[in-house]
Amino acid sequence: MIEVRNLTKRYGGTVAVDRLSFTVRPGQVTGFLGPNGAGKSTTMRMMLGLDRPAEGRVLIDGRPYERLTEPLRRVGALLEATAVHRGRRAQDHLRWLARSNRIPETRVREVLAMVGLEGVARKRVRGFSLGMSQRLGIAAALLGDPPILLFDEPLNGLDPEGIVWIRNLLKALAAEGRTVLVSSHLMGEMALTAEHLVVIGRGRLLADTTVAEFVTAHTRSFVRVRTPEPERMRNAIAAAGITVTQVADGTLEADGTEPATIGEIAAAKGLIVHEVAMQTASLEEAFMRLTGDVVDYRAGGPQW
Ligand SMILES: Nc1ncnc2c1ncn2[C@@H]1O[C@H](COP(=O)(O)OP(=O)(O)OP(=O)(O)O)[C@@H](O)[C@H]1O
Repeated sequence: MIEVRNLTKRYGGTVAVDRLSFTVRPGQVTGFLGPNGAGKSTTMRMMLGLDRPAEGRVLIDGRPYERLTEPLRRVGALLEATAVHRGRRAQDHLRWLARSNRIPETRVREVLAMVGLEGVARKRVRGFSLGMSQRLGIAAALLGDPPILLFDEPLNGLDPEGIVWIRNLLKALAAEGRTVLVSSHLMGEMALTAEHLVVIGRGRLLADTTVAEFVTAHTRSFVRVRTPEPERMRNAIAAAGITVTQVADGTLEADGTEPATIGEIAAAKGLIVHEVAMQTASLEEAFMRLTGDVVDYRAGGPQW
């Protein structure tokens, strides 16, 4: 478990993290979301004792990171995938990390195999692609078999196969009962991977909820009905006390109901239906709606 309590960090006049409090629980993947510059990386660095908070604190299973003995066995982290000595061989980098935390050397081979890098174990990191560096960073995070894992943008540079691999890996780690916190801007992936979300904007907490509740709370979902008899259908749905609007010729939108209810209303009135479908919004739409006011960096010029 990771407990963030009243965490604040300032860089000169910039408040990067602003009285932030939330708890990351084990057994599920928690997505850590926020627009560019929201304070995600800064928060993760403070979790790992790499940055000192101005106020507040982070507890890792009840203790500050600095007080953990053999911290790689408690928390594994992927922060900057490229933060590895470029001249080192992949396996030497991991051996060095393992030694510092009394992790047996056999584990190095294991984690290299887990991330698919066993074939390049003796290659120098300098020649690695971004995706390979990312995999090496993940191997380092897994080295101590830790119960808590932090991943900052782990999908950067990964090909589609790598993205699916990460998705399954994160879910598997959480299913084993680990605490998994992952930041990403790829909302489609987060929707598939995370169960819980912590969303921040300008350093402040905007949401701490399940993915499903987050999408429901910040978007509209409705039943779309296509029929050659829109007038009669609309009257029938409205008569059942359901709010319904006609959006185009033959297309209606009914709020706060389900396709089965609409189907039953249509059948009772003998109305023809061409389509009855639940329309739910995406995590991306919910995220954009919630964070629209706290985006610091937005492209100018024409809207693409
Ligand atoms: N070392 C630093 N010195 C000065 N300002 C910093 C430093 N690190 C971060 N900041 C500032 O703190 C704020 C939060 O940055 P941070 O990198 O934590 O955001 P983020 O949510 O991780 O962003 P992104 O999604 O773009 O990676 C930003 O305004 C950033 O400019």
